[in-house]
Amino acid sequence: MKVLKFGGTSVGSSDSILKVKKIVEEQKEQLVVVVSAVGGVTDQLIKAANLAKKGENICFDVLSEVKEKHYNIIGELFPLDIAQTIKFKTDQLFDEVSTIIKGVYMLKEITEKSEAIISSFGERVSSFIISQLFEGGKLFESQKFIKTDKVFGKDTVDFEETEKRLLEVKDELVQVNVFPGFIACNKKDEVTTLGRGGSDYTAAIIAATYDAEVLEIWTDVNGFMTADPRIISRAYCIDKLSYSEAMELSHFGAKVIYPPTILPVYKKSIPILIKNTFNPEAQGTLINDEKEPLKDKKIKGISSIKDVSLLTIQGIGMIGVTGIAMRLFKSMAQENINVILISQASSENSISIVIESAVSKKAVKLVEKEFKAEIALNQVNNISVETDMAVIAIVGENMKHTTGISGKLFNSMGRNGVNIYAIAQGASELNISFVVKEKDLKKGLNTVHEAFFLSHFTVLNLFLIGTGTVGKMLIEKINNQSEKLLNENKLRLRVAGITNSRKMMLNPQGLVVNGILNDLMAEGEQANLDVFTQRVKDYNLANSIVVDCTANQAISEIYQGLLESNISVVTANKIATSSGYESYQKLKTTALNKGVKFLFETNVGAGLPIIGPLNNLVMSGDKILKLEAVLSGTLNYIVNTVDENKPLSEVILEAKEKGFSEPDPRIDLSGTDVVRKILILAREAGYEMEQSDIDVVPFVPQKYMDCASLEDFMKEIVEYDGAFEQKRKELANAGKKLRYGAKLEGGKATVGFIEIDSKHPFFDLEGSNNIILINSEHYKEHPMQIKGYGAGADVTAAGVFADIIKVANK
Ligand SMILES: NC(=O)C1=CN([C@@H]2O[C@H](COP(=O)(O)OP(=O)(O)OC[C@H]3O[C@@H](n4cnc5c(N)ncnc54)[C@H](OP(=O)(O)O)[C@@H]3O)[C@@H](O)[C@H]2O)C=CC1
Ligand SMILES: N[C@@H](CC=O)C(=O)O
Repeated sequence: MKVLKFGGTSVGSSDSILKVKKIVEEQKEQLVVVVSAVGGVTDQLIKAANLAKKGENICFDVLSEVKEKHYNIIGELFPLDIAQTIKFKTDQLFDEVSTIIKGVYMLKEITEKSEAIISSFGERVSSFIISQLFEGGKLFESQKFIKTDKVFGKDTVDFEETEKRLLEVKDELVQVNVFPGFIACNKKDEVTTLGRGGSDYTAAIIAATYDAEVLEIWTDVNGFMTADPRIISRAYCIDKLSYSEAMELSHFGAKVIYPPTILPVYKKSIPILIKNTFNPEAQGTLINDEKEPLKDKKIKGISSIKDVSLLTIQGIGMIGVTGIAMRLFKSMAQENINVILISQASSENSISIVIESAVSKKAVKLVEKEFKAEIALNQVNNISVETDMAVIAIVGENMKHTTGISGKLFNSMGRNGVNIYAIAQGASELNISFVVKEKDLKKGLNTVHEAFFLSHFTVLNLFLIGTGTVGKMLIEKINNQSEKLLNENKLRLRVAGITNSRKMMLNPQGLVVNGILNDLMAEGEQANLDVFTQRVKDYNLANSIVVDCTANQAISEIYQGLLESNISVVTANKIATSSGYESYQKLKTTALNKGVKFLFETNVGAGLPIIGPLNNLVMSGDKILKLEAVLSGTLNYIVNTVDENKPLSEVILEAKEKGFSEPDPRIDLSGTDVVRKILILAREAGYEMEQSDIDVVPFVPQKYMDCASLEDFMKEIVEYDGAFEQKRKELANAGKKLRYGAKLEGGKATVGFIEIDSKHPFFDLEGSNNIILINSEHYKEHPMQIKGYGAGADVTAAGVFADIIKVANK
């Protein structure tokens, strides 16, 4: 035999009831079908009862709505003649409840008995209607079999009597036997109810009594999910759980079953199968007591509860005093306040409990009252309550005796800036629960889910600033590489925001990358850096990365706040790293302390790996003695391209068009770009330096730099074409070349021209290439040499892309 229970949504309309019919008719085994009331009906009945109690005659309208709802369902399910007969019988049931509601209305008073009759009425009607669907089906009135007794003022199932009565009719069972859920009767044969999760309970009691092979709970979800799918879009259905795991997950918010109701089947080891009425093909979740191999998933699911508060009682006078915890919990119990989580450090200096926020004020008053004497004596000095909190719990039997689970859990929280207020783990090691701010719940859940369920798959949430030469190429790379990254590196790049100086567009669910620039300009809102930054922070997404592909000062000023909010920064913009040493150092320290990344490899040499190898040398204990380099793609392109037919002014424009120069090429031609680069390298090599410490000879005379605009500059610089060509020719005649170099030696940096002959390692440096020679303690005689393309949209975007990927390497 199988017991199938269908919940309110499964019997919520004629369409869904037809699905139930199909599911039932497809079964070969003998069945007990337990049904809830039609979705929403129990609430309506309780509403009608409450209105009647207040003497409000709209209670009868509410009852009429309920009747109408059932009439519609009957009309849609059955042919006219049969429908008439069913309606007639249903009318009799409605007359019964209508009489009771009238009585309540007249007396403006409701008894426990009438309340039970009214609230369980929905199951009586739904079970009657559904029993008529099956040929030869039989309706059993649960109240005749499920017996309750008052235990401490609460209707509690009398298992002995219930079992006896159910077994008495076992031989009368047919193929399809319908029982209303939730409803029961006491010793005086007065109607009672089984409380929350009542229909599950009815089904579990019947399954246990008849030793059913399985209890199937048919609901509107595919089963237990790894996390709440409304919060974690990538949550998936768990195929197997142990009873304890299912109970833990349910306890912590997964509303698939109500834990106490499964006890009868748990005791008899009857498996429970959670199935979806609206997607019966889905495998569902099987709950039984089979142990899963230890190597299998340690964590089965993540649950969460929100709208809770953290109450903490603290005082030196609590240390070593017995009875403090007992008094705290007693004070909560007195007012039926449910304690969701308890945490106490071994110092005994404080105890924290989590309770529903709705009762937090009351709870504080109760604790203050209980510890009045201790407060007066300063033995208890603080009773605090943190509201807007949430509890996250990870659940899994195989966590037991497995090291590293909590390490991984809390490490992932820390890296994403999720502060943990309290932790609880029972000795059963089945559940680790911790308290976070409710605003961090989504991020926390995402982070845990990623860490334990999708560790083969990391999502990086990107916020792109700048859609110019480099930014545009980066978007192209993201678009082209995404699939490969997902398949080969298990990395998903999600662009959650994009802005340039004109428009911005954000969506925490991710934007469509293909055509994103057109969408930005067509549908984006007006750009506003403050709003953009605030939204990035407010979304609070795990693995958030802001990528700066601008040359803008204001953007560089948002990095500190972002890093402080646990958001990584990847930047091609050199302003932050080459501004004041203190702020540069602060950015790096903040990133380190917050466990996020601040990466700027493209600041020197574009796509060439220079900062990374330099860092590696320094970290390995090497000392950088000397750096000699050509660090400007633009200026190297100019010295390599200018000749008698191609004047300087023309080549400057060409370098800009080729994407080598800064947005304003004067930054290159003044030497500033190279100054910034050698400064960054000097700092990364361990020297505390400022831009003003660097001697610089500009690439073109200073007077041109003083032009009011770039346009003026381009006009004026033409007059310098001749002198520049003259110098180049003289050097060429002497077998020499001009390079614009940078040098760091003995803590002193210089930037300017160097004239070199063919023996010099920079002599053959072609096009826009860069070169750097690193002399260190380990590379003394033969310097480390890094050489290659030093500018250009493609290589720079590739460098930025590589930095983004590095963020995933934790
Ligand atoms: N080219 C290269 O070889 C290399 C470049 N870099 C660096 O890359 C950075 C970008 O260079 P490049 O792509 O050539 O520059 P572009 O001038 O082509 O693009 C700059 C982008 O920044 C946007 N922008 C400017 N101000 C703001 C603001 N306040 N808010 C939002 N967006 C803003 C611009 O918006 P809008 O489109 O509206 O104007 C534009 O999209 C520079 O810092 C450069 O030094 C680093 C290494 C090599
Ligand atoms: N303008 C720079 C680009 C990279 O930083 C250069 O020309 O090297």
